[in-house]
Amino acid sequence: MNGHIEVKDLGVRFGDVVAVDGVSLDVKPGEFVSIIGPSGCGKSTLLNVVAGFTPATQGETSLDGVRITGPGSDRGVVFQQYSLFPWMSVRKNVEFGLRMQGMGRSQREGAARTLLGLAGLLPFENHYPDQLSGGMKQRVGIVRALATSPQVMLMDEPFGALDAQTRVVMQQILTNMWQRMKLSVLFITHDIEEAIFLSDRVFVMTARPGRIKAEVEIPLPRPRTADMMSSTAFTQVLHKLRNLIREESLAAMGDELGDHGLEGFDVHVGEQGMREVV
Ligand SMILES: Nc1ncnc2c1ncn2[C@@H]1O[C@H](COP(=O)(O)OP(=O)(O)OP(=O)(O)O)[C@@H](O)[C@H]1O
Repeated sequence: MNGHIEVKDLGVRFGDVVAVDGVSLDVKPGEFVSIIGPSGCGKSTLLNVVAGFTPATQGETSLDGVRITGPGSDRGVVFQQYSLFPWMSVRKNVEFGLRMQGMGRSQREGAARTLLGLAGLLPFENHYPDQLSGGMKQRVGIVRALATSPQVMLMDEPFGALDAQTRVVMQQILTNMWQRMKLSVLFITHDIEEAIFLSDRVFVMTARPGRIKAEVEIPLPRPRTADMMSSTAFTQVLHKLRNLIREESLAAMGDELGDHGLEGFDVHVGEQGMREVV
C-alpha cells in the first residue's frame, strides 16, 4: 500500500516571517492524520508544501520516498473554498482531472458516476455548482479530488464554511470514502472534535513559528460512530487537546494582551509539567 508522507525538519520562511520551523511528522499509508493549532501557526503552509504549491526553505518532504518538488496527481487537494468550475456540470467537474490524464469519454463518465454515487450525488450529476448547497459543493470538490485515484488527500479546513449539521454528515461521508478507498489523509481543522472523530493521530502545532507541540493517538475503534463522541475515551482526549490548544492560543495572543489578558484564567502546572489554563 502506498501513500507514505514524510516531513523532516521542515522550515518555511516568507521574508522575515518564519511560518514553519523544524517540523517533522509522517502519515503512514492508509492513515488519517489531523493537524490542529492556533490561527497563523503555519498549518496551511505545511499542507501547501506537501501539496507542492509552496517551496520549503529547509528540510525535506517526500511521498513514498520520492522528494516532493511540485504538485502531482498522486495528491488530491481540497480547500475550504469550493474551487469548482462554475461553467461545468457536477459530472464534468469530476471528470476534469481524468480528461487531463487522457482517459476516454465513456470510461471517465463511468468513473465519475461511480464516485458521485458513493457520495450520494448521482441525482445531481447534471446540475451546475450554483444550483447546489455549500455541503453539496464541498462533496463534489472531494469527489473531484478523489477521481484521479490519488494515494493521498490533503484537506485544508474543508468543512470550515459549513453549518454544524452538514459538517457532521460530511465527516461521516469522508470517513466512509476514506475507508473504502484506503487513502492517506492529512487534514487541517480548527475543530478539535472533528479532528478526534476523524483521525488516527492528531498533531498539535505551537503558535508561530509553527513547531510540533504534541502528537496524540486517538484511542477510538473503527468504524467511528456519532455515539462515540460521548464516550469517556473521547472526552478524555478532547480535554487533553483543548488544554494544549488553549495554551498555544494564549501564547499566540500573549504579546498583544499582556498579563492583563490572562485575568479570569486559572493557570496552573498540570501532569507532566504541562501548563494548563482553566
Ligand atoms: N504567501 C505568504 N507570504 C507571506 N506570509 C505568509 C504567506 N503565507 C503565509 N504567510 C504567513 O505565515 C504564517 C502562517 O500562515 P498559515 O496560513 O500557514 O497559518 P495557519 O495556521 O494555516 O492559519 P489559519 O489557521 O488562520 O488558517 C502567518 O503569519 C502568515 O501570515
